[in-house]
Amino acid sequence: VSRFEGITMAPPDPILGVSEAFKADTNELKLNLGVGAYRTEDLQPYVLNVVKKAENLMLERGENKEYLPIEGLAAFNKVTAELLFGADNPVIQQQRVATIQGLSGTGSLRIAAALIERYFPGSKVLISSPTWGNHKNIFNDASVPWFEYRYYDPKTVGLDFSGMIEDIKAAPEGSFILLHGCAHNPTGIDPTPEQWEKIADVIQEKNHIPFFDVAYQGFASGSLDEDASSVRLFAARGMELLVAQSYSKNLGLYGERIGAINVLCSSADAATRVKSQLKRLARPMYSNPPIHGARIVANVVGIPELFSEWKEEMEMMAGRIKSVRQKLYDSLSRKDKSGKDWSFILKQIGMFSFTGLNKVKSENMSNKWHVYMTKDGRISLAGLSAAKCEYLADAIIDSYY
Ligand SMILES: Cc1ncc(COP(=O)(O)O)c(CN[C@@](C)(CC(=O)O)C(=O)O)c1O
Repeated sequence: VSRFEGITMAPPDPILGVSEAFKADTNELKLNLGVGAYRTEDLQPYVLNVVKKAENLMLERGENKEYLPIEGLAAFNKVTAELLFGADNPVIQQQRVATIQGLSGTGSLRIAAALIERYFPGSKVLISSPTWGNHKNIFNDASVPWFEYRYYDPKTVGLDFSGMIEDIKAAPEGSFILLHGCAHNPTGIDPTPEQWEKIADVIQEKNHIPFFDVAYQGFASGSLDEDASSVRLFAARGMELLVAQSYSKNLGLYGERIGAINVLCSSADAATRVKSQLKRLARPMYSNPPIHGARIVANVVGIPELFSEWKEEMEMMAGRIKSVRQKLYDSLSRKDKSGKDWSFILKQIGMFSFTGLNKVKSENMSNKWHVYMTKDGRISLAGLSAAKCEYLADAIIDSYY
């Protein structure tokens, strides 16, 4: 008797499945605005110059490929925590951050979820509505209960701040609050600095635990420090918190699977003990993380001229996305005679724009216009060239009404 016969077909992933549909489309007008992966003006994937330089260095050194320790490359773990909090942050000097290298952002979120499941049984994680499609999968598979806090307000195409605060306030004491450090996915709507202060207030009042997902540091505004300001604000208040990091977007290391989980504790001793338990969770899951990309990060950050060139390249990538955002807005405003206000597109930050196109309309985008996007109405501006903005504006207007 066959044991696998009974296994049913899984549905395509809401985000990565869009790329599969895009690849299957033979129309040369096709545009992939699904997965959040940076493309150049020629719509080609981009390997940063500093990555190539670091790899040449590494090749010359002829390093071996021995296992990394469970916690990953020490030099990487050092620089990733310093990039996040700032090298001169007291939490770094006081050694209160437990950092281990994770399998990019996803794997780091998953390790954090496993820590929550093991040490905070019954605690819930609050996630924004909407949020990155894979968050629910990660917590479901880690058997961590979650529920949503209001975030996106379709009426204002902005942040439902009062709803967010109300829901965080109403959550059981000691809940984990998952927050996008910058460049909220999928909405592109971030709280203002004043709103971050209020979010920190309510989290402190309720003894909740902030849990940041930082997948776009430096890629959203172009500045590593600016994009980390929400995390640093909470750290400066003396709060314990978790932060998952990813180098997929800001260093273009998508397929190298490089990230980290950081747990800011109240003492160095606690951080040591937390790190030991993070290792115990990682060992049976994947044993130890990939070495190549970790060395790239350690070299890029550790070598001053590479680090400053990286910052220039991040500003270039963020700048290109800002300019196509502007061009798309200009095309839409000029072409749409209905008088609709499209300025929400300019107010959004990072890789994505939340267009307000629903599932049916997004299907019209792909079926009729060969523009591929996620069904929740998100488009990745990273996949858009200035030359294609007119075409995209036509597609959006045709699908919107
Ligand atoms: C908020 C957020 N967290 C974590 C990740 C995980 O990225 P990593 O595992 O590659 O480090 C992504 C990537 N989200 C992408 C860019 C790709 C994806 O869905 O995996 C997206 O299109 O939303 C993300 O947007």
